[in-house]
Amino acid sequence: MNPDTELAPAVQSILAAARERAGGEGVVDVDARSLADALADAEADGRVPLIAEVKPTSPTAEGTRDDDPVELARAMVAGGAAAISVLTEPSHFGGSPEALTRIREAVDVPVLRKDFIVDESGMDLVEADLLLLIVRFVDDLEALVAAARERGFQPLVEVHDRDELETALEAGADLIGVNNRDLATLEVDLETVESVAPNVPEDVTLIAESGVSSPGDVRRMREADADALLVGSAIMGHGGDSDVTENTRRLVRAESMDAADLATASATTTAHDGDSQT
Ligand SMILES: O=P(O)(O)OC[C@@H](O)[C@@H](O)c1c[nH]c2ccccc12
Repeated sequence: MNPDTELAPAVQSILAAARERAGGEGVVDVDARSLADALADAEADGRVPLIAEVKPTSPTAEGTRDDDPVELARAMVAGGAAAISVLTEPSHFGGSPEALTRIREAVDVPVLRKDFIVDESGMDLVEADLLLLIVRFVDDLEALVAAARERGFQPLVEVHDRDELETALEAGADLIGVNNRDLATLEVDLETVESVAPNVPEDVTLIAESGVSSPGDVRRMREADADALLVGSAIMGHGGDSDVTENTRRLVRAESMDAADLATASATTTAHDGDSQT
């Protein structure tokens, strides 16, 4: 792993907290819902394959959304989300493993556990269909990918540049998330996906993560060859009470819109920016 000194202070604090947290007791055995099937169903249905994220807050959010996580997840599925991502990190994102369990019981789409897993025992805290592993934060990625699969999880391996992509591919990842947010600076740049995507092999599922806020951004990521998108803030609308179903639908329909719809949706996005954030 790269040294912590290169990371934004908020990220260092998140990692320190992750290393302190207790893992699970025993080893989980998950009967996972297939992400590949869920993405294919969305495509067949004319929806942009979108993983919508229940993220009550974040170090870069301007507020907290403290609605019931189950209601938020249901609203996202009603808006056409192919899968749900749930932050389980408690001290910086307002998440909890219990919220994930409740959500997974309430919806029938695959559920991704979003957390900062640093060792095997961290995986055993709660069952989920997918588990995030961040290349930058783990020492032995190959061992963690194998450990995740042994438990039945579909590991989603997060990278930010071509070197990390190489590491992920060497570790056998077949589900790769390219994070547009740089964890060293917390800055978002959609060019990240555009520059890494050409090196992702065809048989690997590529997920564009972070910073997608408008139907135009969705199209841009799809044009860069993203198989699916992971969107949190633009759907959650932190600090406000915008309609999560509508926020989801607007992005899921980005490829079926005509020019007039697109102009209206972009205007809505702009109006939105006042009380939301990225
Ligand atoms: O809220 P955004 O910009 O739509 O981003 C969602 C997701 O990509 C982001 O929450 C994320 C990507 N990788 C992470 C790792 C840990 C915590 C959070 C994340």
